[in-house]
This record gives sequence, structure tokens and C-alpha cells, in this order.
Amino acid sequence: MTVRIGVIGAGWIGREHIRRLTGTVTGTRVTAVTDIDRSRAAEAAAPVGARVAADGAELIASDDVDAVLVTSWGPTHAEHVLNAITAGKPVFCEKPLATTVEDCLRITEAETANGRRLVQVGFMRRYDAGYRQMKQVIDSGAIGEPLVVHCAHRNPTVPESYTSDMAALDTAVHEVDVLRWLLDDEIVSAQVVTPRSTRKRFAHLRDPQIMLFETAKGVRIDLEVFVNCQYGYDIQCETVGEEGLVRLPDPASPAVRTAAAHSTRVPTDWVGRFADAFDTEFREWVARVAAGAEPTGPSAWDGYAATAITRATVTSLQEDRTVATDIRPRPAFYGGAA
Ligand SMILES: NC(=O)c1ccc[n+]([C@@H]2O[C@H](COP(=O)([O-])OP(=O)(O)OC[C@H]3O[C@@H](n4cnc5c(N)ncnc54)[C@H](O)[C@@H]3O)[C@@H](O)[C@H]2O)c1
Ligand SMILES: O[C@H]1[C@H](O)[C@@H](O)[C@H](O)[C@@H](O)[C@H]1O
Repeated sequence: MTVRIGVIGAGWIGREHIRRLTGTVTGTRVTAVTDIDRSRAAEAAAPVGARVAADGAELIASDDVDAVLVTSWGPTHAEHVLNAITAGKPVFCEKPLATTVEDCLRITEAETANGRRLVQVGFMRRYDAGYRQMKQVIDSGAIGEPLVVHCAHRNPTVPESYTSDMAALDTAVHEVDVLRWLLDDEIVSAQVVTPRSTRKRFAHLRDPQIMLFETAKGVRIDLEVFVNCQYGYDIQCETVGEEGLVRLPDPASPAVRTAAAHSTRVPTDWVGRFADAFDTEFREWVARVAAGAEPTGPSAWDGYAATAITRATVTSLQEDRTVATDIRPRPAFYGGAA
């Protein structure tokens, strides 16, 4: 079966994913595209032979769409995801699932009432080969019980529209998800510490920020978010356990020796750094949809937890205190005990 996909949002990542779904992933076709900027939708739709849908609601309801991909701005995600659940169609939503905790809970409640999982959230790091290797090492017990995790999430620059709260909501949200998965643990509190800011930023921005998280099992995580680091797109993660440590491998790149120097390349953006992870993420999602099976990737519950944790992180930045994340107990529908 060819899975016919409708795409809502034809911006940067929407176009990336359309290319991926039509050129890299097999068994799928993009049949409809919509964007509030109609010319953008038309530009993205024409090369792949898709039609331009009037809006998200029309696209979701139409017969030529088996599954929905949401790549519009974060605050619009909840409406499209809820419409897809009502229509009974699988929906892949780029992060964040929704920008408020309340909207995330509306989605988990609607999905639970629907009775089967339809939602997958675009936390692609779970599909990165390096993170998967780290998880195998941790799960094997080779480094003993995890105690401390050191992370860095660096972007070369960000546009003026990027605000201080986005360091948590837009950027650290990736670590929040991947660490919950890596450690099989929940994040119970968040604290932000701000060193002096770089001069190479827009004046309104606090950058870098250091985020400190504690998990239910007592693991401590420190995360440096630095979105104007200048030198490249750099993702670091090291987990220290009772008997050793495991470090996220840097992406493979040739080692060059010239002019008395030894160098390897650092990626410049998320597109290149996580290209393989995005491919794997969509291959696995499309295979599940084609089989009529529930998705196995990050769930609406994971989306809810990530938003609750990053919202607590923003509160810490604003109020200069440690903030409890207050994640609800995981319901049985999402694999919880109760
Ligand atoms: N997984 C990742 O690493 C990753 C990377 C980049 C972006 N993202 C996420 O993807 C989403 C989009 O990011 P982007 O960088 O492509 O942004 P963008 O601004 O380039 O594109 C968003 C597009 O959505 C359109 N849009 C907004 N509201 C809409 C609506 N209601 N219906 C239809 N179209 C609408 C806009 O006109 C725009 O073309 C964000 O949620 C972002 O956090 C994830
Ligand atoms: O939306 C992007 C994307 O999620 C990237 O993976 C992250 O590194 C950026 O900081 C963020 O702005």
C-alpha cells in the first residue's frame, strides 16, 4: 500500500520532509500540501505532483490523504492534531506537540478516547544511530546505574525572532525527550542558571543558558544551550554511571591533516547533523502506517511531558528558582502502571 500523506506547513522543515517522503522513503506519496502562505504551498506541492489544499481542516478531511504531517508553527499544532484524531487518521507532528500543557492534555485525552494511538511526535534524536548506540550501552548495564549526564546543544546563530524562552521550548526540548528515553526516567525538576551573555547575540536574548534537571531516580543533568556559538551545530552528550561512562559519538567525517593541523568537520545545522535520523524516523513511521499498526515512536504522552518540562524550565528562567515539573502519572494507555 502506498501511504498518501498530506502536509500542513511548507516552511523549512516541511519542505525537507516533503523531499524526504518523495525521494528517500519508499511506499509513500505526498498528495496534498497546505500553508497559510498559499504560494509557499504551491511551490512545495508542484514538484511532487501534489495538490494545494485550502487549509488544514480540508486537507485532513479529504479522501486523498491517509496520514497527516504537521510542520506548521508550534502554536498551530494542537488544532491540526486534534482534527486528525477526530478524523481517525495517523498524524506525525513535528515538535512541540503543542506549546501549552493544557493543549497537550487535550490531545492525550482525545487520543485515549479514540481508543488507539494515532499520534507520533517528531523527536528524531531517538532515531539517531549514535543515541541508539548509547542506549544499548546503558541498557546493557555496562556503565552501571547512570548518575550524571553532561550535555551541550549549540547552534551557530539564531534569527532575531528567537527569544530567551525558546532556549527551552524550541531547543532544549530535544534533550528533554531523548534523555527521558535514554535513561528510562522522568524529569522532576528544572533550574536555569545564566552566565554572562555572549556579545554575538540580539540584545533581548539570554545566551548561553545552563539548564539543570533532576530525574525521579535522582540522576542530575546539566545542559548548556548556546545558540550563537558561531563555530557550528554541535550536539554533545555524556552519561556517567557507577562503573564507567558513555559518550555520544560525533558524526563521522574525514580526518584531515594539512598545514601542521589535524581537523574534522563540525556540522553547520540540524539538517545535516540529523539527516539519517530523520530518514529512519520516517521509514519506521510509514511502515507502521502502511501496516495499519499503531506508531512505536515518541507518543502524545512524550509530547505532553516534554512541554510540561520545558514550560517549567521557562518558569525557572523567569523566576530564578528551581521549578517542579509536576508530570502526571503515566496512564495505562501510554504504557504506564495505572
Ligand atoms: N525536529 C527538528 O529538529 C526541527 C527542526 C526545525 C523545525 N522543527 C519544528 O517544525 C515546525 C516548523 O518549523 P520551521 O523551521 O519549518 O518553520 P517555518 O517558519 O520555516 O515554517 C512553518 C510554516 O508553517 C506555515 N504555517 C503556520 N501556521 C500554519 C497553519 N495553521 N496552517 C498551515 N500552515 C501554517 C507558515 O506559513 C510557514 O510556511 C516548528 O514546530 C519547529 O519547532 C523541528
Ligand atoms: O527548531 C530548531 C531545531 O529543533 C533544531 O534541532 C535545534 O537545534 C534548534 O535550536 C531549534 O531552533
